[in-house]
Amino acid sequence: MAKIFIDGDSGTTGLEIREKLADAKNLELVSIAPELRKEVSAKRDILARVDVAILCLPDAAAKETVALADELGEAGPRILDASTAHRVAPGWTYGFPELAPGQAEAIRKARRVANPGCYATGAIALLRPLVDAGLIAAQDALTINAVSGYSGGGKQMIEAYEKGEAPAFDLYGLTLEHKHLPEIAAYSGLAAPPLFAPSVGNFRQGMLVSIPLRLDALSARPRAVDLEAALARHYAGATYVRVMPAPKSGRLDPLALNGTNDLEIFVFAREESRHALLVARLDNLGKGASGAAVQNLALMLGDAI
Ligand SMILES: NC(=O)C1=CN([C@@H]2O[C@H](COP(=O)(O)OP(=O)(O)OC[C@H]3O[C@@H](n4cnc5c(N)ncnc54)[C@H](OP(=O)(O)O)[C@@H]3O)[C@@H](O)[C@H]2O)C=CC1
Ligand SMILES: CC(=O)N[C@@H](CCC(=O)OP(=O)(O)O)C(=O)O
Repeated sequence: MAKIFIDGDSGTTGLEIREKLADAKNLELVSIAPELRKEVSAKRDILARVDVAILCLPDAAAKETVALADELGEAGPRILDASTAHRVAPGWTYGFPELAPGQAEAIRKARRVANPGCYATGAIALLRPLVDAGLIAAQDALTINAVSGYSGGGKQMIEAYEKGEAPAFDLYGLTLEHKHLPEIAAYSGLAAPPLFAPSVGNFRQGMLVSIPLRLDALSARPRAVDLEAALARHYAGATYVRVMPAPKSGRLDPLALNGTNDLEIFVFAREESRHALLVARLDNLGKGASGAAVQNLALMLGDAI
């Protein structure tokens, strides 16, 4: 029976993971009394007793918990961190099992796994197979656009939207240095970070990440059908990631995968103008957060849950 501690289990991501694991077999959720949840000594005690700690905390608090676990050495728990703190840190394995051959196996064995960011999940899912296939070159200059449900902003943003105090649509990250850019740069295969323009809409959850491509501006000058075929080949054996036919309506609903751990990929194309648009659709709280965390935990526990 694996013992699991969710640090931050009353936050948006932590609550969802707790709910998803409530009926899981072969594991016991160990929790801290709510009034002690930020007490270092209580945390140290619980870390010494569990097999895996899942961190659903702000970055600074996640680093503190990792430091406590490190003090315990080999007797300490394995860690799955949902925060941004360790996604490109040395010694950590990036928790996107579909990234490349061998990644799921690396997560199975890792003592430290960083769960990817929601936008990064969509962007890397679109880019990495195309870079690996030589259809997008590392030095090609790309732009990523995205829209997220407001739950991506955690408790504070949820409250602002639900009180009616937030805009219906918000283009943000306009300093052009969003916190997901380092992991996108590290794992997409691109030589430099792309330009990233995220936005948030007045819906709780759901996400679209899109990458417009002028095919003749890419070094390999690929055809859109080749992009689609390479993506389909890469994800042929994947359980949660699928390449879908582009809908004839020419529209996509960002909410369609809510409540799932699925990610769908679409390649919209107009060969006459040599234009293509890659789109990833996911639930920002699913494959973008808690769904991915449960998928990674299952790998870490040898598919025992
Ligand atoms: N929302 C999302 O879509 C995603 C979020 N993430 C990441 O997950 C992490 C959590 O985000 P999210 O769930 O949205 O955030 P929330 O703000 O909803 O929740 C954070 C939780 O952490 C608790 N907390 C803060 N400091 C400590 C501490 N020292 N010890 C124990 N608990 C603490 C907070 O409690 P209190 O409120 O009482 O301070 C709160 O319950 C972040 O790092 C975020 O980047 C990852 C993927 C997606
Ligand atoms: C709408 C919104 O604010 N989204 C968050 C990202 C949420 C997410 O998944 O990212 P982390 O896992 O890195 O927290 C943001 O842009 O900062």
